[in-house]
Parts: sequence; structure tokens; C-alpha cells
Amino acid sequence: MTQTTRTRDIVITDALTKRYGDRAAVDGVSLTVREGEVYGFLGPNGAGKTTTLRMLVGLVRPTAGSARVLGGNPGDPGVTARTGVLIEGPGFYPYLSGLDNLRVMSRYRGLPDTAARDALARVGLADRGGDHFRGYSLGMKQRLGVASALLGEPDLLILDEPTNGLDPAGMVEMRSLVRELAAEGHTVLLSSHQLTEVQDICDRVGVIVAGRLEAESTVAELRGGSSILVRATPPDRALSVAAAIAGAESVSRVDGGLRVDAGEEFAPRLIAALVAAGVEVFDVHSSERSLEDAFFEMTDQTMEVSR
Ligand SMILES: Nc1ncnc2c1ncn2[C@@H]1O[C@H](COP(=O)(O)OP(=O)(O)OP(=O)(O)O)[C@@H](O)[C@H]1O
Repeated sequence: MTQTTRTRDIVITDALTKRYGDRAAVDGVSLTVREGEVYGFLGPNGAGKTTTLRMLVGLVRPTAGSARVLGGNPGDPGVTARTGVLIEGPGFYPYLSGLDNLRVMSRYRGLPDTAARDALARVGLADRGGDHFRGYSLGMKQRLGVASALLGEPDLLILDEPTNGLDPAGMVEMRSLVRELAAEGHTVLLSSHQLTEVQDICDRVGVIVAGRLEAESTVAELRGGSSILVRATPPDRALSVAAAIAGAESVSRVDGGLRVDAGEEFAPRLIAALVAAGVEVFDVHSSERSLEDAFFEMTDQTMEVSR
């Protein structure tokens, strides 16, 4: 029987699990990456991101569960040919130019020499293609890594921490490159422990903590919407007035005031009700939860956030 995968689902895992001894590095992960999206696989160091990605490209055998990639099995030649992979840095030759490094790779894979030039141009390195790899900045090295993943125009790009170690300018460049690649029709699955990046460039995210997928949703859903922060006195009366009009479940005490889970369009009504009840209002502002806040609330883990 031939199993057909809906074209919209590029990667599907079902309870994917990898155990090393009695420890599960990846524990029952079921995720879906859809066609054309940038999917951020987010989690702290050691959460199981690399192990999951390795299973998706056939480098690690699952202990249990399964994965389908581009409608086939991970590691199948037909799937591998359509997948561009950057996991833990490809081994480039330091004394070869960037272009020659790509040529070596494209010949090895039976691709025409033009593939190397095309890939180099796509990551904005066409002008520096003749320079030795060892003279490249870290950002250029990372871009060359992405170029190597782009050889042969794959449908799916799997990038493990593509912005790791980049300076702020390099990160901005890498982010716009990833968005461009998605706009050109590539599906991108990238991992990161840097929340701010995921927040900016990903359509959807999967959050993995200690091997388990804790959440999978759009960035907006994960944030859980916006809220209004109010500083008013007396605080108890402010709380009961807000609860009466917004619903008790939407109102909570926070440091220095109260939080109402609602969009800013709710603020005028809230202020009017507070004032009518004799509450003195000192400050009202709306705030969007960052993905970072959402993540901290979801787990008690300490995330390594690079600044
Ligand atoms: N070959 C292996 N043998 C034993 N344990 C392993 C092996 N590979 C990974 N692990 C363990 O599995 C867990 C998950 O590792 P993994 O590299 O997948 O995490 P990660 O989320 O990619 O983290 P990082 O961002 O640090 O790379 C870690 O505890 C790691 O030590």
C-alpha cells in the first residue's frame, strides 16, 4: 500500500522517541511541519532538538514512534535528495574557497557545478566566493553552511541552530535569509534556544523541554494574546470592578497592580468602569506577552537567552 501524505504536511512525527540507556533524549514527540512555513523548534540546551532533527534525516534511528518526511521515510534517497540539512556544521576545508567547498559537495552529490554558484548567490556570498573559507567571518561561515544545505534546491531545509554564535548583525542577516527562503517556497524547520529569533521569523513553533513536546502552535497562540496592565487604588475594589466586567478568569493580581487579559480596545470601558466606581487610576497600558514570557510560564526551565 502506498501511503500518501497530504502535501501540506511536510514533516509528521508520531510519538517519536529516542532512548539512550534508560534516559529518553526524545520522548513521544508528535509534531507537524506544513508546506511553506518556517517552523521553529524551540527548547533549552539538551532538550532533544538535535536528536529529533537527526532522526528526521535518518542519522539516528528512533527507539520508538515514527517520522514521515516529504511523504517518505527519513534517510530514503528520494527524501534525502529533496532535503537540505545543516546540523552541527558541515566540515568545510579551510584552505579551499567558499565556492570550491560547495563545488566539492555538489560533485559528491552528483549535482552540476552551477549548483554551487547558485547556492552561493542565494546566501549573498557571490562576491566572496573566491576567498578562503578560513578567512570568513562566523556569519559568512554560517551562510556558507546554509548554502551547502541549499545545493540542489531542496524542498525542505532543516537547520540546527543556524544563528548560533552570530553577532546581532549576523543574526539579522540570517533571519532575513530564512524568511526569503520561505518566501521562495522552501519549507524551513529550524531549531533554536534563542526565543527572540523564533518569535520574529517563525510561522509556528514547537516547544520541546526535556524530550517532550510541550506545545505546538502559532507564535500568536503561544503568546496567548494581549493584556491590559492597570495601576489603581484601592486595589481590591479595582480588582472586583475589573472582574465584574471582564470576567474573573481574565483578571489577576500582578506586581504593582492587576492584569486584565483583553485587547487594548477594552481599555476605555475598563477605565470608565473603574472611575465610575470611585477607583483612582494611575496608569493603564496594554502589553503583548512575549514568547519568552509564555515559555517561562509553560515550563519552569531556565532558558538560555542570548542578548
Ligand atoms: N549519542 C548520545 N548518547 C547519549 N546521550 C545522548 C546522545 N546524544 C544526545 N544525548 C543526550 O540527549 C539529550 C538531548 O540532546 P540533544 O543534543 O538532542 O539536545 P538539544 O536540544 O539539541 O541541545 P543543544 O542545544 O545543547 O544541542 C541530552 O541530554 C544529551 O546529552
